[in-house]
Amino acid sequence: MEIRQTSADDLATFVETFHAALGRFPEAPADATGVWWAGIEAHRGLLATQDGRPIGTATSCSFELTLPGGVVVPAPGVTCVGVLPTHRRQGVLTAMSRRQLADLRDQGEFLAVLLASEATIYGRFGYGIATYSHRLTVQRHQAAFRTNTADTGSIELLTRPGATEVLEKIYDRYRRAQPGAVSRPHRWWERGAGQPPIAPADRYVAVHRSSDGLPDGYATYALDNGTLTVDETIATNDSAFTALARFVLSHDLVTQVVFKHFPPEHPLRWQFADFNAGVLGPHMDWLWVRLLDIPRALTARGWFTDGELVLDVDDPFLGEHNRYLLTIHNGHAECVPTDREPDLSLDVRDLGSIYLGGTTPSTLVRAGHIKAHNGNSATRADAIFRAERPPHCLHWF
Ligand SMILES: CC(=O)SCCNC(=O)CCNC(=O)[C@H](O)C(C)(C)COP(=O)(O)OP(=O)(O)OC[C@H]1O[C@@H](n2cnc3c(N)ncnc32)[C@H](O)[C@@H]1OP(=O)(O)O
Repeated sequence: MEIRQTSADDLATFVETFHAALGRFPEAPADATGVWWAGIEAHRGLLATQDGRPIGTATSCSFELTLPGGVVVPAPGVTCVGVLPTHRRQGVLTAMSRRQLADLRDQGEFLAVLLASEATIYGRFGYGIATYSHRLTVQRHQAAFRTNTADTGSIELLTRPGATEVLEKIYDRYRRAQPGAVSRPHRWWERGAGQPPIAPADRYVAVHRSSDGLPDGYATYALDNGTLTVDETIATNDSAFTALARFVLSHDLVTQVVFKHFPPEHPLRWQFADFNAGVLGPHMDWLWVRLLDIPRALTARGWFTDGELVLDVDDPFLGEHNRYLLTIHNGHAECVPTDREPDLSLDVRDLGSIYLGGTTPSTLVRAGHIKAHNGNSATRADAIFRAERPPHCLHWF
């Protein structure tokens, strides 16, 4: 087997091979716009071949990720991972992952992210679940608000695809302040890549503007048989979110409103007179994080509690084992090698899971994945790794 980097000439083969791995046929308009894979950057791909024939694919997109503290960093988004059904379970993905992670490190990346098709695949390569996705289903006739504060802004109703520019602007402002959010490069909006609302499917777009006319939120939605489904409710402040939620819940001919990608620990349910008007679920993994340079990753994010921890980190896939002293002071971290006794021993995948603050270290101690070496180290780590708000990602790639 050989693994080589792709060029623009390989795009058709790459797309065909990946679709064959999915058991699907590619929709392939000549100009490659309006298809979900239109955002792929041809030169970033890897193609595995055997006897000159393609058998596997993987690539990454050049995204940015917002870390706790509103720090925006480069984050290759690994995607289009596939191996032909004829060549599975022979180590093709393992070899591609090894090559891809080595390449990303050589390019100076300190982390990578992905969305997993199955939650059983990527832990072995050092990725950990860092954010979650769930939906909120609200019975419209049960959803009276506890108080009726009038919105000082306004809502305009547009349709896709005419709303691209305003959606792109609002999303970009939102994602820079939301830990766990991934950027949507202009190329994605321009080419209609991914899923709605980036992909220009039939949708209504409610754009919220603040009292001074600044667009500060949107909800994109469609109504089918009494269910109004909101792809995304994006807001740069709480009152815009509430106004958009009120708006979609005020539609006639609607029995229930389904908010996809409902943000974790969001206050909307507290705003209903009847807390049980909305039901959460299912609760699924979403963004996975793979740390490639632990000191750089830990010193990059913002921190909110002073303290220190000794982390003993095992990285079996890359064959590395290191112990670090993490010291947090005034929102900044120092992370240096140490031979002090550890507070926590953990796998790099578990460090990926706690990195954005979406899962507490003590949850993974209780799960038996992280080992806490003394009585208070898990609760100390919980306080230290907490983010300003739970991380959330709703970008699909
Ligand atoms: C980020 C993304 O792009 S998500 C999309 C992932 N792609 C898909 O789901 C498309 C359909 N599936 C596939 O193409 C392939 O099955 C892949 C890419 C998931 C796996 O490729 P393979 O070449 O078979 O993986 P490989 O042989 O390297 O397996 C390595 C290990 O992972 C395990 N593994 C691989 N896939 C799976 C799976 N779907 N579920 C559980 N375990 C798996 C293997 O059993 C093996 O375990 P072992 O080391 O204990 O023996």
